[in-house]
Amino acid sequence: MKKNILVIPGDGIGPEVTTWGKTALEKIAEIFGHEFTFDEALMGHAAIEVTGEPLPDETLEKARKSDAILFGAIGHAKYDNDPSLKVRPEQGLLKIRKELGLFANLRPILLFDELLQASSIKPEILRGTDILFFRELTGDVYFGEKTRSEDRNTASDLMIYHRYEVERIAHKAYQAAQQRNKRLCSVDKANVLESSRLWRETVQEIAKQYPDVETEHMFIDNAAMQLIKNPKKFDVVLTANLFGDILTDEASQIAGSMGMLASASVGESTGFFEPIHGSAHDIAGKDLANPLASILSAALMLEIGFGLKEEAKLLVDTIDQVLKEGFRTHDIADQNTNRFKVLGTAEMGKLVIKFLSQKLITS
Ligand SMILES: NC(=O)c1ccc[n+]([C@@H]2O[C@H](COP(=O)([O-])OP(=O)(O)OC[C@H]3O[C@@H](n4cnc5c(N)ncnc54)[C@H](O)[C@@H]3O)[C@@H](O)[C@H]2O)c1
Ligand SMILES: CC(C)[C@H](C(=O)O)[C@@H](O)C(=O)O
Ligand SMILES: [Mg+2]
Repeated sequence: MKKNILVIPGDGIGPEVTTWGKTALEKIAEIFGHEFTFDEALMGHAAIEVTGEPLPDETLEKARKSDAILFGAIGHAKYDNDPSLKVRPEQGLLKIRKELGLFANLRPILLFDELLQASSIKPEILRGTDILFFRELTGDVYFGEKTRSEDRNTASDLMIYHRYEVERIAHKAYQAAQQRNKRLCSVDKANVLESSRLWRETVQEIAKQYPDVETEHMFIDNAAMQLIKNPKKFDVVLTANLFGDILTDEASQIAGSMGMLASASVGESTGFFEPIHGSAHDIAGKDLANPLASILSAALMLEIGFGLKEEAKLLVDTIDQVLKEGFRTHDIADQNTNRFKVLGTAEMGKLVIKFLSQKLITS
């Protein structure tokens, strides 16, 4: 299979981890005889420094022409510490999602048995958890009108949804639920918010077209609690942009770390694959970042973007093997024991590639 992949490393730990997602794709191409070609582009702070824009036109053009995008992360402490700055790295990410029509962000909570101990939640609560989040990605308070009064003392962000935006992601989530355990939990705040009442009313309508799927509606505050109390109760979770952003960072603790969760953003055109984590200023440049979320993002690209299930499974199985053999990055190692071989970002990346190469020899 021939594919043209755009790599956008971004800022902070973005480049450190994305290099391993890309190398994993190169190795998969070698093993299975695919022809993947790569191009690279700037976004976020890295792009602002060079062009003054968080999403240069050239990046958007390259993105539109590619078959898939592997993204790292954007963000820089400079902007986080100065809210008055008008041009911000995050604007690049939001714009590319909107421009490419990436309205559905799939965030699987993939729980490796080996990492049951890495979570702060008890293993018996976690074991068997398998959740797929559908986070709406191009609407909500993220894209509604923003205002600031002249005296700067009042600000607002409009939380807005149109019925069609809820319908299209609801269909995707129901179709996924039909292929899984046939349970869908829609999370909103319909007891307070009008946009959530539209959300719930629309999901109730769509649910009638999927009678084989059991639907539950839950308020966001309760969902945040249930996710920790009994994560196994969830199968597909369908939710709005802001709620999905927050719930999935919370859910990363089910999988053991932010460094373990990948995502696929899909919709109208080219798929966009990225870890759920950010540029992590606290560990950037220290060889401490976990590259597995980027490699798992590459696996999602293979599976969801290109329909290459066997190739995706090989990546996931290889990560499983690495973990079974006791290798860990700092974020998933239990610091109180010496049971694990703790590796830096590059060592972990190289090890996954080495294990993949051994598959090449034995295949
Ligand atoms: N998709 C994105 O590009 C994205 C997502 C979230 C945050 N951000 C941006 O990133 C910057 C930092 O934000 P934040 O600190 O709130 O969130 P973050 O996700 O960058 O980091 C949160 C915590 O998780 C840890 N962590 C994250 N990824 C890790 C990895 N791969 N391995 C090990 N530990 C990891 C970090 O060290 C930190 O303690 C901000 O500028 C923010 O806007 C970008
Ligand atoms: C950086 C930010 C704009 C982004 C979001 O809120 O969507 C991030 O937190 C994410 O989860 O991808
Ligand atoms: Mg987030």
